[in-house]
Order: sequence, then C-alpha cells, then structure tokens
Amino acid sequence: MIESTSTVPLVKLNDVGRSFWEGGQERVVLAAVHLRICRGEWISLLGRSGSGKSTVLNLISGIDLPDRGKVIIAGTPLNDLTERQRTLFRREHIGFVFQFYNLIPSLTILENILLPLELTGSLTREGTTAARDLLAEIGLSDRANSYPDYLSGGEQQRVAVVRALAHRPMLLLADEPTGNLDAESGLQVLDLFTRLVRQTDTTMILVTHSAEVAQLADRIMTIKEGRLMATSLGGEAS
Ligand SMILES: Nc1ncnc2c1ncn2[C@@H]1O[C@H](COP(=O)(O)OP(=O)(O)OP(=O)(O)O)[C@@H](O)[C@H]1O
Repeated sequence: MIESTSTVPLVKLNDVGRSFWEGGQERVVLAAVHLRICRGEWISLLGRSGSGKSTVLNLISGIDLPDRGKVIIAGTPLNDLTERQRTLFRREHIGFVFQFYNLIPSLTILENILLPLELTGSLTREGTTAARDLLAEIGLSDRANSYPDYLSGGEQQRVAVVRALAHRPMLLLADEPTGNLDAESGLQVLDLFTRLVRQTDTTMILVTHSAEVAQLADRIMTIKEGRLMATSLGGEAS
C-alpha cells in the first residue's frame, strides 16, 4: 500500500546494517544508517570508492536487503515483500540512471524510452506522444529511430535520463550519471536533471564523486566508515 501524504518521508532507512563476507571475514559496509528523504527532495550521496554508496542505492531499490534494520519506501517496508513483489515495486516506482547509460542496443532510442512504460503495462498513445516531446526537448527528435551505438555518450545519457523518468517514478536513483562524460556533456545532463526532476517534483538520490555536482542538491550526505553524515555545502561533514 503506497502512502500518498506529503508529510510522510518517501524514503526511510531505520538503523540499517549491511555486511559482506569475504574469505571468512566480515566486512561491515553499513553499520547503523538512518536516513529520511522527503518527497521532491534531491539528495547527493558522496563517499570514497568502496564506502557503500551503491550498496545504499541497492537497498533503497530493493535489489538487496539489509542484514538488520528496515528500508521503507512510501510507507512500504521492502523487507516484507517477496522478491517478485520488490521487482514489480521497483519497476513501477523507481527510475535508474547509471554511469554507463545501459540503453538496450537492439532497441531504437524511442523503444528504449518506452520500455519502462511497456514493462509496467502503461504504454498509451499519450505516453508515446510525451516520449516524443521529451526527445524534442533534449534535441534528439531526429534520432528516435536510431540505435544507441550511433549516439555520443552525452546523447545516450540524456536519453537514459528521459527513459528513467518516462513512467513518472516517484524516486530517481542516479549512480555517477556524469562520471563517464566530458565536462560539456556532463553539464547538459545535469541541466536536464535540474529541469525534469524539479518540474516533475521527483525525489532523487544522486551518487557522485564530485563536490561541484553534489552541490546542486537540496542536501548532501557523505558515507564514512559505515555511517551517513550530513555534509555542509562548504564540504565539511557534520
Ligand atoms: N555483493 C557483494 N559481495 C561482496 N562484497 C560486496 C558486494 N557488494 C558490495 N560489496 C563490497 O562493499 C563495499 C562497498 O561497495 P559499493 O559498491 O557500495 O561502494 P561504492 O561507494 O559505491 O564504491 P564506488 O564509488 O567505487 O562505486 C566494497 O568493499 C565492495 O567490495
């Protein structure tokens, strides 16, 4: 059951812990993580390589489950769902943007964008029109029937952003979305996030290594030694 009141945080992590075992040794990646994210908020997640940023995204999207604590998205405790239910929940309510675009090479640009609508059984004529409008907005109308390999990295990533938002997810998870782009393409993608995510009031968690990119968010969090800390725009963790 999805809660819809705006006073309820969209994302809640209650005392979440996650460890991995390697060679008989336990590696504690997340110790006791607490997090609240409101609807419409944009959070940047910083942290050194291996600190657990992707692990946090995997837990929030229900790809992974915590060893202890609870992950609650829009009032739904993910631990209480079966794997199949978590997959359906993720498909319907969460959009993803990855560092390496992850467009499907055998599908055209338009087909890639429409895929989340197809997977959730919500593909309509209006949805196709909206997807074409978004393609126009990112200046790629004439590439609707091209295949991803024919587009530059920056163009592919702009398509990936539009695809992630096509089914109007309530939560967008972006894992280093500008990490593989040159400065100019990176700025275009960030501009697109700023316009589309803000316009649609989507909640976003953006993983980045860049303090400059992080500062576009409403709030910055840093993972250090298994804990999440609020970080000031000046860069100091508190
Ligand atoms: N499925 C797994 N099995 C074993 N160890 C894992 C698994 N997933 C993650 N880890 C380990 O957990 C730690 C955190 O990984 P994670 O990918 O979350 O880090 P990250 O902060 O996203 O790193 P990067 O910035 O390099 O992408 C790493 O030491 C990683 O090796």
